Amino acid sequence: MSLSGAHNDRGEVKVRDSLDDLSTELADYIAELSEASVKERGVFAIALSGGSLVSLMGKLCEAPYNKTVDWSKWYIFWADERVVAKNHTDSNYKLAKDGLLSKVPIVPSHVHSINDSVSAEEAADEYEFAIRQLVKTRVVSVSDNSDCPKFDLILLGMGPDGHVASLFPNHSVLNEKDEWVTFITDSPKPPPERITFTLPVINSASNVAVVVTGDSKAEAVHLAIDDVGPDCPSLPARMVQPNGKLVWFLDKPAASKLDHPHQG
Ligand SMILES: O=C(O)[C@H](O)[C@@H](O)[C@H](O)[C@H](O)COP(=O)(O)O
Repeated sequence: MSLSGAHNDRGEVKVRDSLDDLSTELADYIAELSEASVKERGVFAIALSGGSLVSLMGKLCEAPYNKTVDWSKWYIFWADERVVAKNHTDSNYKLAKDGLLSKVPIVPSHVHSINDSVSAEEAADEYEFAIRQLVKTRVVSVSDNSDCPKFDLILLGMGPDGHVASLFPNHSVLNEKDEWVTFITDSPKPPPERITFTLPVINSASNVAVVVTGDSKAEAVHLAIDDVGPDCPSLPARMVQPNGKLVWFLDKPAASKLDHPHQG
């Protein structure tokens, strides 16, 4: 079921009763996008976030997905990453490696993580350079109406404050229009130093999925999705308005404050 907000289409909203059902729905969605992208351009360029997202992707490591997905065509990126050692418990790379990349036959050289031995600013610059190289080789497509990279899928979580990736409310990086990858050193969510995709990159994706669970996010989900009028706070999640398709994957608690009951 698609929901149209007053300002623009806020995407398709899928609500599932249990985390198990939500994980199955998410696995089906990702597997279908992977198949379509591999068929269309021979690769699937996917960007991950941190937090609970990877655990909610766990079904992909099980039958039938672990056998039906063409993992050799996957190229892995991060929509944001903490500037810590890759073996640190705070690392989104470690989270994905432990929860997904070590369980399915991803080609190691297709995994593009940050350089964890430099400053946040250098890590952001190097990451952007690496993505620029992969746009040249068409591993990552280019946007139809800018030189921005067009990822096949960007998977986002969302915080209770409406942040996505490492784009936090009222932070100056929300205004970054030229860089593809930027950095922060004052994250309100620890650890403080992170790199992050900027909004132009997120919004040039072919597909964006925001995966949100728990009643602590219900107010932010309402403010991000519903038509809350002109005084709506500028939530980063509401600034996710991709040229491609936007889908919200919610459990019942996270959807509990939405204006419209959803079973789509
Ligand atoms: O590196 C990060 O911290 C994440 O990318 C961040 O954007 C996360 O997705 C949200 O904070 C939601 O996290 P939870 O799903 O764990 O609440």
